Amino acid sequence: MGDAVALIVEGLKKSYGNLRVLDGVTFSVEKGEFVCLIGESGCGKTTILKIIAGLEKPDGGRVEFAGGARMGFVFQDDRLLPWKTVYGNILFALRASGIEDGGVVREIIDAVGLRGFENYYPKQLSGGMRQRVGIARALAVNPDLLLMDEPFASLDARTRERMQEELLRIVEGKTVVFVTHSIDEAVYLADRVVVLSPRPSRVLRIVEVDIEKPRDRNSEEFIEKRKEIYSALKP
Ligand SMILES: Nc1ncnc2c1ncn2[C@@H]1O[C@H](COP(=O)(O)OP(=O)(O)OP(=O)(O)O)[C@@H](O)[C@H]1O
Repeated sequence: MGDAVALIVEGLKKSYGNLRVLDGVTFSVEKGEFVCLIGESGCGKTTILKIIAGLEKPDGGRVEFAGGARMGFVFQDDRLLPWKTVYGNILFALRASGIEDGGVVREIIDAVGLRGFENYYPKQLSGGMRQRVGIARALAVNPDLLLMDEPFASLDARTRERMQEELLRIVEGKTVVFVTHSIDEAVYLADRVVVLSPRPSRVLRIVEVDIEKPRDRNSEEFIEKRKEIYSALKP
């Protein structure tokens, strides 16, 4: 594995009973790279993330990490502890990795723009704010790899765009694998987009998004890239 490579996913196969989900999925991620996985609902995107995270075992293929393999996971639903405050939820995640430092919690709260909301409970927060806590919690372990499973799927369009902008700022320089079925979201966020076929899924194409960030969704190059991914999804 070269120095620049953070993660190799090779020939993943997975079935649930008779349902073939992954049919030899191969891609790699470089250190500091933001990679989006895109494919239609049910094609196995979450399954790929779970296998990378070690939460599921593949039937075939392998996953290899360079150096550290500390992972942060951000889920589609926020999965916060309802009886803990913003501060408490993040401290809880930190403790799980052996760190007990209120200063670190406050730094992370600042990074995700939640200063002033430390003592709020999840039910007192908007959907976007809850997802920020989810991101903060994942960052608390200082992950080498951040795995994100459609974290903004339930947000309204404008909040979603704002969270995408902020996410890029928050995770700058980190290695990220981000699952989405929004072409627009993938083109906005990704350095490279892994386009998956319908189930049983394999990689149809890997599209490089060589547009400088922050990106203008109305620019010609952005619209071109969207078309390219759209046609890759519908071969
Ligand atoms: N534990 C499980 N047992 C049985 N079937 C499962 C299990 N987990 C996932 N599946 C099936 O595997 C397929 C792929 O699921 P997965 O959640 O990975 O898809 P996805 O691409 O993430 O979908 P979506 O975009 O809708 O979230 C689906 O048909 C799902 O029903």
